Amino acid sequence: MDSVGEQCERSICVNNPYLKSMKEDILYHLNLDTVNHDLPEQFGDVKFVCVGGSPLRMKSFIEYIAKELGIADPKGEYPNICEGTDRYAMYKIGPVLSVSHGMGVPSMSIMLHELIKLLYHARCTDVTIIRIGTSGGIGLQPGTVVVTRQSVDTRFRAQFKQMVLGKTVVRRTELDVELAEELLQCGKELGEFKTVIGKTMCTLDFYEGQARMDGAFCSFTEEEKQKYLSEAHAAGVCNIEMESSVFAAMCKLSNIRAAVVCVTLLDRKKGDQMTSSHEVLHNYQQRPQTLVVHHIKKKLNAFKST
Ligand SMILES: O=P(O)(O)O[C@@H]1C[C@H](O)[C@@H](CO)O1
Ligand SMILES: O=c1cc[nH]c(=O)[nH]1
Repeated sequence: MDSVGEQCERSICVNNPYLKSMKEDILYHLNLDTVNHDLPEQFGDVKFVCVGGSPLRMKSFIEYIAKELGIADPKGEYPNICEGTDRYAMYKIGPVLSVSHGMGVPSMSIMLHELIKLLYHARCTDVTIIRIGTSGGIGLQPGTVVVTRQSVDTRFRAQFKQMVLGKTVVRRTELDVELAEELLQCGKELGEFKTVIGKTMCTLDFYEGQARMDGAFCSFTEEEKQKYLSEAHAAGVCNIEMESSVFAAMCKLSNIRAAVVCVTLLDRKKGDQMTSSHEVLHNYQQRPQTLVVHHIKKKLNAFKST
């Protein structure tokens, strides 16, 4: 399953010389550690990690994929592995792990530090991580699924800026091209909804940061908003969300194949508020899950037949 070397396994890279000398590693926000948990035993078989903002979405995702893979728990029980903390929720079935990350870059970043260390301690190899989320589209029919080629900042640059010791460290935010194309192909095969590939803009805020005029504050005009969204569109931005940049940067640093698949809940050129019904929004939210489950099934079947 390695896209680089033919037979060689792709392992998780942590670039921290201090980790090896730690007697115990406490993954505080996941309520897991290396002394009281046998991480290789519990997680060593993980090949796919799906992440999304909401704990409920990630629970229903594990129920859905368990059913689709034919390995559903007869009692329908999927315990939250991170029980004991309400920061994140985590579920596992076979080779699939489902983890919530909350909203925004800091929340995603904390979860990813601990998840990457978890996969490293568990000695996982050939892992694929996919974010299944929601977003605002630009010039797309609501309900369109966007597979991200590149996450860009609010000035449309493929970079993520991390402050370290008060200095800015710039990290790249391209995603795995091959995986993105495979996911696009899955969308075509399903033929249930429109799937496109493009750039995703990652912001630090849902309101003014995404050129919304319906927050508690608004410091620009409708004309300025439309001009900015048109510039984003012209730069190849298909959708806007709040986690893809740090997700892309951290997965790249740890050598993990990664993708971002987000449905658009509305066309931001046409409005700011979520006016669709709960049923419609729920249906839209299901689409990245449908796409990703199709992909995982294909990969696991290909695996079996080799
Ligand atoms: O994964 P989700 O649907 O939470 O992602 C987007 C970006 C923000 O976290 C949130 C804003 O509504 O939705
Ligand atoms: O407009 C939207 C919708 C979902 N998530 C976002 O970040 N923005």
